[in-house]
Amino acid sequence: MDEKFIKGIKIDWARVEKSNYSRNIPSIQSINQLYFNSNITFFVGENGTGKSTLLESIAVAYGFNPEGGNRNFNFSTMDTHSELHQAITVIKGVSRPKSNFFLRAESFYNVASKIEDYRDGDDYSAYYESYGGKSMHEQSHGESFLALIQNRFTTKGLYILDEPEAALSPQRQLTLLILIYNLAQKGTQFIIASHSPILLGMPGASILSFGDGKIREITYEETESYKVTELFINNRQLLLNNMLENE
Ligand SMILES: Nc1ncnc2c1ncn2[C@@H]1O[C@H](COP(=O)(O)OP(=O)(O)OP(=O)(O)O)[C@@H](O)[C@H]1O
Repeated sequence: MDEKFIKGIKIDWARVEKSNYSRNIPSIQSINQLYFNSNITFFVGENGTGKSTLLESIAVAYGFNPEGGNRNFNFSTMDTHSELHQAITVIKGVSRPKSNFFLRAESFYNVASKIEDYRDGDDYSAYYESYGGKSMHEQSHGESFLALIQNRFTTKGLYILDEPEAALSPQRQLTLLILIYNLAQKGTQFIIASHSPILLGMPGASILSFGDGKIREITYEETESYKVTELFINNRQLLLNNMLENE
């Protein structure tokens, strides 16, 4: 098994201010350390259970800009991130990733704008070639998101993704699943927060649940995303009758 670029993290809670909101998130509060055993790790759990907070803190502790981009991106349009990153030590593997990116669906527009700013004087068409042949802003949200991943993500890279499914159709989520799977087979590491019952079905991935006030490994079939989707598809009429009657 190949070594991970981020083998794990340690949190020194003494370095987190008493007033910081991350102290009120039970799942994150419950850990002092966390290890990544697979090339693909998913963070799953109900809304508000702390996935984005931990993901972003790991990304920032590693050196990424909190809004996303690669480690050279340095801009800010908002200041809502927690200070948890200051207390996180990233346990790095021996080798360094060939490329890296932190992608958040919610601030992708700003990252796309920065990609244009960082063109560095290259001819537009040559530059856009590596982002799918067009300006990110001239593609749909889903198209540009996928173009970035298809064109910039490499083998032996490190990618931290927050809800990458947000802009993608189920079909494109399958495309993304294949892309991620193939890159992971070639030594790329992914840490991904997701609710997608499609992406979470990734073979060989480790799934960390943030529910019940702790962080623990669960199977695909134990995820709420799988359970609720399966229940809904197989019992749609019955469920709808019950739910709508009780309104
Ligand atoms: N900037 C902030 N200031 C104060 N509290 C915050 C801030 N950002 C998030 N929180 C709170 O921290 C908790 C965890 O939020 P977080 O965004 O990490 O959840 P999540 O699991 O990623 O949710 P989702 O699935 O909806 O993306 C929530 O209760 C949220 O209200």
